[in-house]
Amino acid sequence: MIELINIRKSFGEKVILQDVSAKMEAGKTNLIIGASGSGKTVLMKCMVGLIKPDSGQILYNGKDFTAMDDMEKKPIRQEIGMLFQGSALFDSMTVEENVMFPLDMFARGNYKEKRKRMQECLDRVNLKDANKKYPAEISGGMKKRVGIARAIVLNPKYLFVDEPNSGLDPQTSLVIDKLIKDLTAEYNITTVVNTHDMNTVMESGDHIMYMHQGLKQWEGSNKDIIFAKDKKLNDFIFASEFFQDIKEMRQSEYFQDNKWRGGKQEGGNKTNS
Ligand SMILES: Nc1ncnc2c1ncn2[C@@H]1O[C@H](COP(=O)(O)OP(=O)(O)OP(=O)(O)O)[C@@H](O)[C@H]1O
Repeated sequence: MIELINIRKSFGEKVILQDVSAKMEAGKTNLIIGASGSGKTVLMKCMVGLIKPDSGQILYNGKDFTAMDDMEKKPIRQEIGMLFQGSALFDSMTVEENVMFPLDMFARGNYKEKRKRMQECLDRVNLKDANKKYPAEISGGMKKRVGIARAIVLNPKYLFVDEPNSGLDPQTSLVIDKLIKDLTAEYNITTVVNTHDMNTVMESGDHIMYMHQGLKQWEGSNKDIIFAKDKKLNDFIFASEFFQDIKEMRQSEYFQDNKWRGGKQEGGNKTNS
């Protein structure tokens, strides 16, 4: 589990994150959603140690990451897998070389064992007959699969994914979302995903945190979103009349089938109005 406690970050006069507190749970796909510029990427960079918060704490399984020096952070960094926007593959390396790279850099074991692990990961993301191809020769969805294989090759406890669906068609996006969700549950990973994608929110949002202008505005699950009363969240998620209608339809389905959770009518924990 990753716990954020009162994270603040400013660049010069500009306040980017204001007292953000949240928990990212193990075995769950924890989504951070919000408009462009709301601070999602800065928050993710704080979590992985690429940006130092001005104040607040980030706890990895209870250990204060923010208070550690670089040497102390190293074991936690080795448990982190990352998939950045655009997959960030090495263009001059083949698919298998891209996945071998973290193993060559950080893993123990001989060449044969490393190759076995590389192949296991490519098989797990269903990437067939692509080992010897270069990134320029494969589709966007395949690149994401390679990126995911590379991110999980060292058996991470924590997985950070920034905009997994950028540049993908809706169907391929769903496949990638399912893959991330399945891997998260299978290996009990604490996964954090930044996204704008409404399909991802509705399909994968075990735990969703909505950021608005550097504040945690709302948090809850994809089920809670159907009942959420927070106006800013609703304006963001159900921006069009079409989506407003869908929300109302889903609400009535839940009431009819008595599927709604624990008698709650207003989902999630509204934190700011
Ligand atoms: N290194 C930096 N120096 C100064 N300002 C920065 C820096 N990094 C981010 N910002 C600013 O912080 C704000 C939040 O940026 P961030 O990238 O976190 O937004 P976001 O919610 O991830 O947006 P998007 O969905 O478009 O990626 C923006 O106004 C951005 O310009």
